[in-house]
Parts: sequence; structure tokens; C-alpha cells
Amino acid sequence: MFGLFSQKWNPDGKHVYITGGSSGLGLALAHILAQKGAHISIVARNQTKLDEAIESIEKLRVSPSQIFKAYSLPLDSGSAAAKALETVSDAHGGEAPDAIFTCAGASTPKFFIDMDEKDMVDGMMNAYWLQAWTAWAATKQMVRGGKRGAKIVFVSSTLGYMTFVGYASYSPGKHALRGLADTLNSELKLYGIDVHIYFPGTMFTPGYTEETKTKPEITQTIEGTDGVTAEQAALALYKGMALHYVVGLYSRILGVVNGNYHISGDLITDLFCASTRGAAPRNNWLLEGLYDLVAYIAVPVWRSSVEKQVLAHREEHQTYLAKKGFYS
Ligand SMILES: NC(=O)C1=CN([C@@H]2O[C@H](COP(=O)(O)OP(=O)(O)OC[C@H]3O[C@@H](n4cnc5c(N)ncnc54)[C@H](OP(=O)(O)O)[C@@H]3O)[C@@H](O)[C@H]2O)C=CC1
Ligand SMILES: CCCCCCCCCCCCCCCC(=O)[C@@H](N)CO
Repeated sequence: MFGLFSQKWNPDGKHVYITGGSSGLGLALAHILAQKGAHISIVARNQTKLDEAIESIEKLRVSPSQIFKAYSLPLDSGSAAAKALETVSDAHGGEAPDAIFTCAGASTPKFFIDMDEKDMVDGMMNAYWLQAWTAWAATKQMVRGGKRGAKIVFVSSTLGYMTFVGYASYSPGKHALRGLADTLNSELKLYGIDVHIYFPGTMFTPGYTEETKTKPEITQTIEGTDGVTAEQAALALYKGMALHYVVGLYSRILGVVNGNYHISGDLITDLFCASTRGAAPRNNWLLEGLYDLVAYIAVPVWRSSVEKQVLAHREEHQTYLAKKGFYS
């Protein structure tokens, strides 16, 4: 009744499909899961990056029977996502993957005022639709195939819980993913499909390097330079998928540390997770109550400091707009 143990998700021999598996978080996850004996399929667009990724995954093989495949395919529509899923399933007798991690995504931070129509639409595509379409196609395939116990894991962001200046094209999509994941966490119980969603903070990945090219200075100042490697972030996700019972009277009251539904990799995200819980299942009632209390005090303090920084930036921003001819 009381105990300290964990019930790990065991990827050994499972077919894991990772979108965006050629870079950053997706690639790091592929490395971890390959070492745990999983079959890995990755999908992204750039063939060179896919080739390099598969080569690095191949080096981590633990069994000759593991199947590692990479496909260059688009994921930006329902039909494209369904086609990609069908393609990765072909190497496994047409059966749906046992777990799907939708890591594909991108972010292009800018001032709202500098965004054109395409920035806004691409923002939703890259933060939301790329992942939503795969989940949509996968659910149908899993249910048709009677695939019970399968997993769909979304990748949101700390910016799926909170947000600030610069993320108007990205944060809404990451919030939307949370809405989708919370819905599916409820609805897919109909079919025995497990849904998880990961909220990573800053990860130093190729995608991060890319986004810093357009990121306003004030955005960078507010978010700071703390972060983790893709490997650390992938490990936090993998560990977060296990249930760690601490005092197991009734797991959801007294003890599942490291949640199994909303997964966070750092304390700041834990605080926002606990304070924006909504109707999402809890991971640990005691700890989250504590986090919620800390957030109740600390977040307003932080928020008011951000507001000061934004206000202090007004004049410089006006000069910037005038200089680029916004008013003329
Ligand atoms: N880095 C960070 O600080 C954070 C990132 N995140 C999220 O984590 C996820 C992974 O990010 P990260 O590892 O940094 O990103 P990377 O840019 O390093 O990797 C993104 C992967 O997604 C693929 N991808 C991008 N667009 C498409 C597309 N339209 N179709 C198919 N594949 C695509 C890329 O390949 P290719 O371009 O060849 O298609 C690549 O494999 C993203 O969803 C991101 O929003 C969340 C919080 C923080
Ligand atoms: C108690 C309260 C203290 C609060 C401190 C909050 C600091 C803000 C952290 C925001 C970090 C954003 C990480 C996600 C980045 C991301 O998703 C993009 N890089 C996308 O690529």
C-alpha cells in the first residue's frame, strides 16, 4: 500500500513514430528509444538531415531485429499526415505505431505588428496543425486496427501555458495543442489510447538557433538564456511518461510524482502547469497544490516585472517603427 516504485513505459520492441525526428528534441528522443530497443520511424522534410539522423540512430542499435526508417514527407494537411502514417506503417505490416511523438514544429518570434498574413497562418501550422493532423489520422488508424494501449504524445511548450511579447504567431498554437490534448485525453479513453502532452522550456536545438534570428531583443531578455540540451529535454519526457509512486495510498492523491499526462521538464513549467490546470487530470495532488500556492505568489511578481520591461521599451520601439517606415 505504501511504497516507492515506478511503473515504466517500456518501449522495447515497440514501433515508435516520431515526427520531426531528424533534429532537436525528436532526434534526441529517437536516440533514447533506439537504445531501449524500439523500432523507430522518423518523418521530416529535409532528406540530408534525415540521412544523418538515421545514421546516428543506427549506431545505437541494441538488437539486429530493430527497424529504423526515415521518410521525407510533408505533414501539413490531414491527407499528408495520413499518407505519412500509412508509409511508416507499411514497414510494420500496415499496423499502426505503438507510440507516436509529434515533435515537428517551428517558431518565428516577431513583433505582432511586424507579422504579415503568412506569418500568422504559418504560425498556427507550425505550432498546431503539424501535430494535430498526425493525431487525427493516427486515432482513426489505431481505432480501426483495434490498437489498444497505443500512445499519442504531443509537444507543446512552456508557452502553451503562458506567454509574452514576441510569440503572437506561436503561443496560440501551443495553447491550442493543449486544448486538443485535454480533449483527447478524455475522448480517446473510449478506445484505450493514452494521450500525453509535453511542455518543454527552452531547448538548445537547431530550431532554437533558427528562431533567434527573428526574435526581438526584448523577447530574448524576458525569456533569459537558461535552457537545456535536446538530450536532457528528451530524457525528461521519457521519464515523465513513467508513473513514480511515492506514497501510494491512492496514487492520484498522495503520490504520482512526475506526471503521466501533462509532462514538464522544469520547475518554472511545473508552476504554470499547476496554476493553469483547468480540468486536466492531476499528476500529484499534494505537490501540485504546493506549486499552485507558490505560483499564486511568484507569478504576479514576475509578471509585473515583465510589464515594466515592456513599458520601458516603448520609446525604443517607437523609434524602431518610425525608422523602418511603419507610419509612412
Ligand atoms: N527549441 C525550443 O526552445 C522549444 C521547442 N519546442 C517545440 O519542440 C518541438 C521540437 O523543437 P526543436 O527540436 O527545437 O526543433 P528543430 O527545428 O530542431 O526540429 C524540428 C523538426 O521538425 C521538422 N519539421 C518542421 N516543420 C516540418 C514540416 N512542415 N513537416 C515535416 N517536418 C517538419 C524538422 O525537419 P525539416 O525542417 O527537415 O522538415 C525537424 O526534424 C517543436 O514542436 C517546438 O515548437 C517547445 C519548447 C521550446
Ligand atoms: C515564478 C514565475 C517565474 C517565471 C519565470 C518565467 C520565465 C519565462 C520562461 C519562458 C520560457 C519559454 C520557453 C519556451 C520557448 C519556446 O517554446 C520557444 N523557444 C519556441 O521555439
